Amino acid sequence: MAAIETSGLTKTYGELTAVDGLNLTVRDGEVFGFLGPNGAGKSTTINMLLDFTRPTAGSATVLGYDAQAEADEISPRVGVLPEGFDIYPRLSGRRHVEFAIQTKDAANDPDAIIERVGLSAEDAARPAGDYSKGMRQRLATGMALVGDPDLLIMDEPSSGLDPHGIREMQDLVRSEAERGTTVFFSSHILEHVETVCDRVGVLNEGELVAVDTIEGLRESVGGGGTMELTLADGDAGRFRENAAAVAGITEVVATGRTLECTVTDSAAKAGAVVALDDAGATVDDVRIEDVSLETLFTALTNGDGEVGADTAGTAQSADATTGAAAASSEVSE
Ligand SMILES: Nc1ncnc2c1ncn2[C@@H]1O[C@H](COP(=O)(O)OP(=O)(O)OP(=O)(O)O)[C@@H](O)[C@H]1O
Repeated sequence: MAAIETSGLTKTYGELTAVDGLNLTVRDGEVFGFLGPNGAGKSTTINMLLDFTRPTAGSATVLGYDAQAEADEISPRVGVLPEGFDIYPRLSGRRHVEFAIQTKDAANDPDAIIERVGLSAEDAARPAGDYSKGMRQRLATGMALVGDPDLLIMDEPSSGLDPHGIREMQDLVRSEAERGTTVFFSSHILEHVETVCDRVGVLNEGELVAVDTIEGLRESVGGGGTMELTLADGDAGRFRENAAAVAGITEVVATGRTLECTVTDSAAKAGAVVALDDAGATVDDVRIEDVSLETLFTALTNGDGEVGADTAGTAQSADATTGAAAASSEVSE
């Protein structure tokens, strides 16, 4: 059974089609990133899954239940982190969690939930009105975890968090997935999605333009980027042909001790290191620049998204044997 399945799901507001014939399957147990620029229709989709908004056409099932006709079956099994979560300013964080436990008739220990989302006991005792945005987000996440949901739906969960908080959120999403929870989260920050998701769906102007792994998406827009190999030997030019002969490498430029390779298949990265080693070269360093997620996103959405101007990938030193490196990027608000 799929955790989420939509069929021709559509929502129009007057002339505007916010979600346009969405056919989406989120598998049981996966972490699925729902990506798209501002206004793409992510929240509208989530609202239809939760029966906060009625579709104009099409249908959806959540955990096998019809999202509209059987919404009462869905809500106890789903934890929701809504976009723009409202707090009760005078109530403590702990009271919020206790309230969620009572409302869901759940058996959770509030202190365990508070610890799981990285709030200290002292913070939990303070009025939530005094919380920073990041602390509110943690609290909202804790409330979503009450009742140990089978499906966690998170609308922009990293919103308001600092880099440390984002990493904690990613760890939390992963550990929830390891407990068997399906996680569906929306984001316009591609880097957050890459770290944590099994697959992503890219939404643009209400239409699903791609569903794949990030790696799969990269391949679909032309592969793996560039790789710079620094050799111990003085003249890299002697080994140019060895690198160029590797399948998946389309171009090699030799300058001094370095070979700069254009890579169209990520498997070629390790292949090049092996080929050079076989040819007697000593590879001192490997720097990989993946196709940036920003470039990827622009290619998929034909530049319609509000994508930042800097489309360069972030080069990182990588282990020569794994050849793995991640590009980092962010879609601007
Ligand atoms: N109640 C509404 N009435 C009219 N238009 C709406 C309503 N809700 C959403 N829209 C429009 O539908 C489109 C999709 O909005 P939605 O909030 O789903 O996008 P989103 O992808 O979640 O964006 P963001 O990343 O900014 O939250 C937007 O053009 C928005 O203005």
